[in-house]
This record gives sequence, structure tokens and C-alpha cells, in this order.
Amino acid sequence: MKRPQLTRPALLEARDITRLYGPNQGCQDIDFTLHQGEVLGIVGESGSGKSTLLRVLSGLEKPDAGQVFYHSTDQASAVAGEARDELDLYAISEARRRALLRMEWGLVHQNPRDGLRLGVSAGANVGERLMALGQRHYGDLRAAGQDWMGRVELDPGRIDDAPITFSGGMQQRLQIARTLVTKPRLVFMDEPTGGLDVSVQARLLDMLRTLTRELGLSVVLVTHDLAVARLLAHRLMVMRRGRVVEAGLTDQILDDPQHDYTQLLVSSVLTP
Ligand SMILES: Nc1ncnc2c1ncn2[C@@H]1O[C@H](COP(=O)(O)OP(=O)(O)OP(=O)(O)O)[C@@H](O)[C@H]1O
Repeated sequence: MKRPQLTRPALLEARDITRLYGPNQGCQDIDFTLHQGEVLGIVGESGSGKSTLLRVLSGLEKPDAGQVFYHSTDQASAVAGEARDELDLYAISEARRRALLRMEWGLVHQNPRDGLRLGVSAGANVGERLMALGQRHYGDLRAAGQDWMGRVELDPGRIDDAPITFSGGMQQRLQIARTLVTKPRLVFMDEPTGGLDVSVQARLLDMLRTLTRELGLSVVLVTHDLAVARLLAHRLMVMRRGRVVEAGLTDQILDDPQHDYTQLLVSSVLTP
């Protein structure tokens, strides 16, 4: 199989990450490199430590041990006065981490209400992230809002409606538009299709796959749903009790799982 991502530069590196709340609760000794344009799926049953790892990787929770390195753009590093483009995520300031989330990263929550501002219009939800990057022209912000609502298959005519009037699936589309409008270099997704009806999930998944391909997004995707992983991820890490038990190309892992736990996971989900 073609493996273009391996020839691309590293974007995010996790080095021996451990964050434990109790024995086997959290994540331990996690080590991997995400390359530009790559979608990495983190899979495993509930409680295996996927969300804990995602919080550590996205700068939201300091690990007990280990480091996360992010290769920033030259421009953003220059603004922050940094000499190198490789940032040690927990050695930089909290303000700098927040700036990364605003300027270079995106975060898609399982519950769209965690990622949206419910009190302002759909258009404002999309435009707001652009304003945080310095865009001020009202017409441009509105045009971007309409454009992105169309791209996530929402009716642009509803740009002035509050997200609270949208269905769960529509809110998730809006959250995705709000996240992607700034063209983030790295997107973290936590169960992006979780909590939705199966038919709504399928359409959303299809849209996500199209967008990740079109935009060449680099994504760390947490899901317990192997069908979601199969459709979106180039590579998978399988977690159990906080540890990675198997990692590799998605098709290899799902078609020929080596570890007992992965075999169980795959057979219980994919076999009728
Ligand atoms: N803030 C916390 N305080 C204490 N324990 C926690 C905390 N966050 C997670 N845990 C525990 O760590 C373990 C891993 O949880 P985590 O949410 O990372 O797993 P997960 O694989 O994402 O599961 P799920 O799919 O159910 O969200 C669980 O046993 C959980 O109870």
C-alpha cells in the first residue's frame, strides 16, 4: 500500500506520555509521530484512555511524564519570538498553548454544544474564529460563514439562526465549519459522530472524509467506532487499559489484527 504520509514532515510527536489517575486509568508510555496530512485514529473500548491522551496531546492536560512536540509554522513561531519551530508543548506558556489552539489547531468535541457558542448566530460561530485571527471585514466574515455553512451541507439561508434551533447533527456540522474555517494545521476530534442517529452519522462521516481529503488535514481522531476509524484514519493505535497494544496502517490492523485484544475488538464489531 502507498504510504505517502511517511515521507512528509513530522507535525506532532508524543514521547513516552503518561497521565494516570489510578492503576491503568489514563494513558501510559505513549509514543508516536503524526506526519503532515495524516489521520491517526486512536481506538479502544470505553475507559481505555483515549480521551485522556487526546487532552494531553491538545495541550489541555499536563502529562505526569513525557513530552509533546509540535512543529509550528515559521510565521507563528516568529510572532512568538521563538528561535525554533519545534515547540515543547508543556514547556511553553499557557498563553502560547491557547494561541496555538486559536491560530493553528482545531478541536471537534463529541458534544457540539461544547464547541459552539449557543447564544450567538450560526454565522457568528463561524466568523468568530476568523475574527480571533484578526479578520474584521463584516462582508468577508459573512461570506465565509455562508461559504462554510454550504460546505458542511447546512442551508446558508440559516446564517442568522441560533444553533440552539438546529438538530444535533446540524450543530455538529456547524461545529466542524467553525473549526475548519481557519484552515487549522492540526485537528483533534473526539468521537465526532458519537451521540448521533446512525443515518445522521453516516452522512456526517461521509462529509468529514471528503473535507479531510480535500483540505489535506492532519487529524488525531479518537473513536470507539471501528467503522469510523476505517473510513477516516490512515493509521491506528489500539489502546487498552491506558497502553497502546497495537499500532499500524488501518487496513492492516482491521484486516489482520495481531494482538488478542484487537482481534476481539475487530471480531465483536465487524463480524455479524
Ligand atoms: N479527570 C479524571 N479524574 C479521574 N479519573 C479519570 C479522569 N479522566 C479519566 N479518568 C479515568 O481514566 C480512565 C480512562 O478514561 P478516558 O476517558 O481517557 O477513556 P476513554 O477511552 O476515552 O473512554 P470513553 O470512550 O468512555 O470516553 C477511566 O478509568 C476514567 O474513569
